[in-house]
Amino acid sequence: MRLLVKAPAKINLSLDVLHKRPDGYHEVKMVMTTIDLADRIELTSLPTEDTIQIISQNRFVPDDHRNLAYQAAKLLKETFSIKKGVAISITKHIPVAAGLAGGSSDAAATLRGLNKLWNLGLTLDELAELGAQIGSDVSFCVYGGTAIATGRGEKITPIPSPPPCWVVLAKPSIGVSTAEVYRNLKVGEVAHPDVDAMVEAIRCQDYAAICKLVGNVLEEVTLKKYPEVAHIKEQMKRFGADAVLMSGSGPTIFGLVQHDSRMQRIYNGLRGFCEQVFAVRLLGERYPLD
Ligand SMILES: C[C@@](CO)(OP(=O)(O)O)[C@H](O)COP(=O)(O)OP(=O)(O)OC[C@H]1O[C@@H](n2ccc(N)nc2=O)[C@H](O)[C@@H]1O
Ligand SMILES: Nc1ncnc2c1ncn2[C@@H]1O[C@H](COP(=O)(O)OP(=O)(O)O)[C@@H](O)[C@H]1O
Repeated sequence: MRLLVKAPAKINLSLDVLHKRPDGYHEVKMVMTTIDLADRIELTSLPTEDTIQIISQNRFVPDDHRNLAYQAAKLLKETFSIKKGVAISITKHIPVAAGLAGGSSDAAATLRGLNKLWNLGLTLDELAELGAQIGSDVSFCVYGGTAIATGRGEKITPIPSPPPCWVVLAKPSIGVSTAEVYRNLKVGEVAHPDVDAMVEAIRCQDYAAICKLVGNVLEEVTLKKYPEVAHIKEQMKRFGADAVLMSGSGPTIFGLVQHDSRMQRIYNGLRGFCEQVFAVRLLGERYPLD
């Protein structure tokens, strides 16, 4: 049997870090939303019970136990004593190590897909709880849509989606380490975004307020280390985006814009000097169980 699952990227509209925890993680408060830029995951049942095979043409994607989709399959196999194997073919569209949760979304899509392929009958809440064992962003990716994420990112409260708009993304050709960005953050010395006000603006469908309130406490850390990221941010502003922010730990910069012609101008302008540029829509509500 074979199953196709979509694994969409996320952006952080607001990302605050409250403090460092005794377990080494940081307590966060974020607003995350999925966008229409997605990897495609194809799951094929294998008769050989101990095999988890990863297939990907992307040279940056590990094809062994380091792959988060592999870890998702292994977790389900071990937790539920599954005596079947699976081939996981990953067609990457989300740039790797970009702050867009590509690997986490592949893992979440694998959890959702294998739940169906192996008839496990798990709820999204149960899949999200399992996902948290793989990575902090996996729980959100299990649900998709728009949500407040707290704890180390794994506690998810759904909220309505923001009003429709374009999201233009530009990823400079560097990869950043999430762990290093968190390590270099000085929580007491940076400007903190107002996450509650962002949630309120989304509930009110107030696009202008959303644009004013975007903020990411990790941005300063990455921009300081990589001036090319700061340059892309400046250019995106100059080309006329309504709001411009770095996603997650970076280095991807996204711009929000409502008018088609302005989106096209920003996209064309950035393509002049940045290799990976995308213009996609915000996705709507959470998706149902695949
Ligand atoms: C920054 C964010 C924002 O959405 O996204 P990305 O930039 O990765 O997309 C996330 O917090 C990233 O989540 P994720 O990439 O799943 O992180 P994990 O694999 O759990 O952790 C990687 C490392 O980041 C640090 N980490 C992560 C989450 C957290 N709340 N505090 C931390 O200090 C830890 O050092 C950890 O070892
Ligand atoms: N399925 C996957 N797709 C992409 N990267 C993966 C995957 N599984 C593991 N990784 C590893 O995870 C790291 C972070 O990748 P990714 O999830 O794309 O970034 P981010 O956490 O910044 O959103 C990569 O350097 C890569 O080696």
